[in-house]
Amino acid sequence: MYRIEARNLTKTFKTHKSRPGLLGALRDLFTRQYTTITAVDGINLLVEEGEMVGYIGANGAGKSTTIKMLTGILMPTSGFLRVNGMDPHRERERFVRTIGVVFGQRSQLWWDLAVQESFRLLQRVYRVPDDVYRKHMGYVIEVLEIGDLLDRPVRKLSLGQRMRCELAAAFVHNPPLLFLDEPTIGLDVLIKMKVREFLREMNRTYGTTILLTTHDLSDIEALCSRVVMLDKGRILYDGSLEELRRRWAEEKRVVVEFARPVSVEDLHRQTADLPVTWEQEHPYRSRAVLRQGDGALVSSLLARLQAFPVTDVRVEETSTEEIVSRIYAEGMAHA
Ligand SMILES: Nc1ncnc2c1ncn2[C@@H]1O[C@H](COP(=O)(O)OP(=O)(O)OP(=O)(O)O)[C@@H](O)[C@H]1O
Repeated sequence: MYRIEARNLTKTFKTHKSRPGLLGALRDLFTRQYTTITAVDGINLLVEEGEMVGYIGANGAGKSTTIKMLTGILMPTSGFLRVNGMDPHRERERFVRTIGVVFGQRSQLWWDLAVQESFRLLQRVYRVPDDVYRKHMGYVIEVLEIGDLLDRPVRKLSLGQRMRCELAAAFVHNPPLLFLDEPTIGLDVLIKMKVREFLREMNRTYGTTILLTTHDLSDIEALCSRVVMLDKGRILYDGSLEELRRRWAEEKRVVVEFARPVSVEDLHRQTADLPVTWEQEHPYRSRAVLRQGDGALVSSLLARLQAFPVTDVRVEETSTEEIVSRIYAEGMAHA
């Protein structure tokens, strides 16, 4: 059974269009004009038990709308959707017991209650037996290192402390599927690492399936072997992060340092038959931009450079951030 099975999933919104000026406003009172926005446009997404999937896309790509359909908040306009084998919207009551949700901006903890009391309330909501709760939550609390926070009211916690408690709260009923929206936003590096370690641990121990939306690609790099990229409501890419890098990072940059000044004209002359352009940083250092990133080309370049007094060579990999922002900027046109 798939944890998530979405076929041709679509969501459109009908919004009211206002006409300009006073006359327009007056007309709007009598005859309304509508436009239709296709927020999610026929996506196919199959997620298997135990997968950790990063769901990314530029602002307005349709991520939140997808998550809202997957969690039963919104009803799809068309398409087929089963999550944990259920229709999330129609079977909402039964369905919510099988998922965990952590949305950075929204809290599931009671502000004035001690953390522990919120957990106990959730235990009752989800009808978790006492012995199961004690054993399982003891483990969760230990991994998240929140034992000292349990008696404090939620409103007195720092953001990092609260986020860890939110994660623990999402695990009270030990859901097989977890939705995370920007789980590390605003957290310092150490807490970020702790949160990631916790998620890996839950995935290892319980086989928890995780769908993660984030603008922080280092979350994806640390956690997800699979990344799904959305653009204007459609899936632009679905595969591994390595493949994404390989497919889009056509460029490679090689920084070369020399023992004496070397002009870019000389460098261009020496490498004229290679697909390379040179940028001079200062007389002793230049950067070669290779239009194809393969290793053979780098070796040919290095061979040509023997004509110069080279003191250092450094290959700069394009960062995932750079690649992804380039894909967002180019969108479907270059997919
Ligand atoms: N309730 C709504 N009514 C009308 N349009 C909507 C509604 N919700 C979302 N949209 C539109 O649907 C598109 C996708 O929005 P969505 O919030 O899903 O994107 P997103 O990828 O989550 O963006 P962000 O990263 O900014 O949260 C946008 O054009 C948005 O304006």
